Amino acid sequence: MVSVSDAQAIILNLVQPLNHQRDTEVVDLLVADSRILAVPVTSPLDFPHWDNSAMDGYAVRYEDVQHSSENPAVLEIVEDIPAGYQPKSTIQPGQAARIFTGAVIPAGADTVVMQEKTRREENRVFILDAPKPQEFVRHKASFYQAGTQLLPAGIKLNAPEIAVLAAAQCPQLNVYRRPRVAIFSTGDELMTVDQPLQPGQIVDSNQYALAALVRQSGAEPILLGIVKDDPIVLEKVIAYAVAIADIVLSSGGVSVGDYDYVDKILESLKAKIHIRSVEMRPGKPLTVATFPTPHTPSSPPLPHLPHSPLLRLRSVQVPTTSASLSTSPHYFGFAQYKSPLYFGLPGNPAAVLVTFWRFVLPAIKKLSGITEGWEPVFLKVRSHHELRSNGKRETYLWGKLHLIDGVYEFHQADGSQSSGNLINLAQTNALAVLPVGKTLIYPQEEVQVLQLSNS
Ligand SMILES: Nc1nc2c(c(=O)[nH]1)N[C@H]1C(S)=C(S)[C@@H](COP(=O)(O)OP(=O)(O)OC[C@H]3O[C@@H](n4cnc5c(N)ncnc54)[C@H](O)[C@@H]3O)O[C@H]1N2
Ligand code: MOO
Ligand SMILES: [Mg+2]
Repeated sequence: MVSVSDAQAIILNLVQPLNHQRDTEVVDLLVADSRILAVPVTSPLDFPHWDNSAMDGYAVRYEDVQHSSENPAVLEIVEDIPAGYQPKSTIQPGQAARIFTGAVIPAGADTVVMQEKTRREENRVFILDAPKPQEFVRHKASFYQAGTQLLPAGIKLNAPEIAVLAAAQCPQLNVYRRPRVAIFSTGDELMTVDQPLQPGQIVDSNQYALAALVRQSGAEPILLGIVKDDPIVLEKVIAYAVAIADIVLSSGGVSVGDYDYVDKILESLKAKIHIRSVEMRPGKPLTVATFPTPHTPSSPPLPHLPHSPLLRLRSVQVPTTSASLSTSPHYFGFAQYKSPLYFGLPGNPAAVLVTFWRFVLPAIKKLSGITEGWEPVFLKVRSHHELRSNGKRETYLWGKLHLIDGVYEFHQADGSQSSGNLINLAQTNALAVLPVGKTLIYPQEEVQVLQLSNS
């Protein structure tokens, strides 16, 4: 059994980020939000493109107005310069131009006096207060110099970056493709959401949870459905999943029960199992495995995969009839060029969510091409309730962060913290973490929480 921090280090070390040449696609800027930039962006434009005014007012020569606080200067207005127009005149001593925010500073002028510090009389303006030299001039290239790096590769594109790229006239962008994450559930007891339940049966909720989590992470979920506890079928599905995805997530079948086949099948498929169990609760029986890296071809064609919306849970047909079905890189008509990372998540619904948030999400982030910020974010907050653990494993308790007078407080979810209890996970936006050996946190005591990005 490995510690949680060792498990995180092992997993992140196994992740190979997408390739910045091979694993990219071009997208329109309007739909590029939340994507990861694959190449650095440089602009031939300076920002600002030219000296311009930060205020509505008058463009003046500083030397004409420097004593205006004692003795208001009176200047002749030679031109009106709205934003969007090129000035025609050069400001001479004793002259000014009426100017508006964002408009080009005319030649000869070096300072803008805001309108409120002036008095207008026909085509003359009285400067009532001396400005500072160059005041309210936004100088060409003072925000960004043409030819230098505007945005680095490996950043997530959010509204500020999208605005920068629009201003730099980049209507299309090279971004990393979405990581492909194959998901399936194992268990004879599992039914789809629309099937009637017989005694002993439950709905496969894990697949829905994982599909949502994967999609929220920016990756593409590929839903392979429910797989019976049948080692032959399970082996075929695992081999298929490994051949089509960057990451495979199965849930269930990783403990010590007679019908828990996942680890044995991984071994028979020559996978290297790096983790079998983690010192955490929930989430102890977690399997992490990789497969031998196949031969790297020069330019592998990507497989054509149907986009798998949640509603088509049963729509991906896994070929299970061919005797030759294997992890062979060429089996599906395309060449696999990197080893996918296999997570055998424990079947209990709370364990699935917690292990996803704690281990899978950082792995998807690293894989996605983003260059930093993969690790989970922990905050120190105050606990509202008493929190308890048996101290034997690092314990994750689910609940909600509330902002009380500007300070975050963790409220543990009411009801059972059993990893089989899915119901009170609704509205969870944080997990309190009690390290090994810590059995009690008093009300109002500080506790570490993992803040979840779905809040
Ligand atoms: N003798 C031991 N038994 C168990 C141990 C142990 O150490 N020794 N560990 C327990 C812990 S902790 C966990 S977590 C579970 C992990 O079990 P598996 O990964 O083998 O999962 P299953 O046996 O298939 O199912 C467990 C549980 O979860 C329900 N389940 C499974 N899949 C789904 C799904 N897709 N949607 C909703 N619910 C699902 C399943 O019905 C079972 O109730 O093992 C403990 N046992
Ligand atoms: O590790 Mo299990 O997830 O507690 O039930
Ligand atoms: Mg089991």
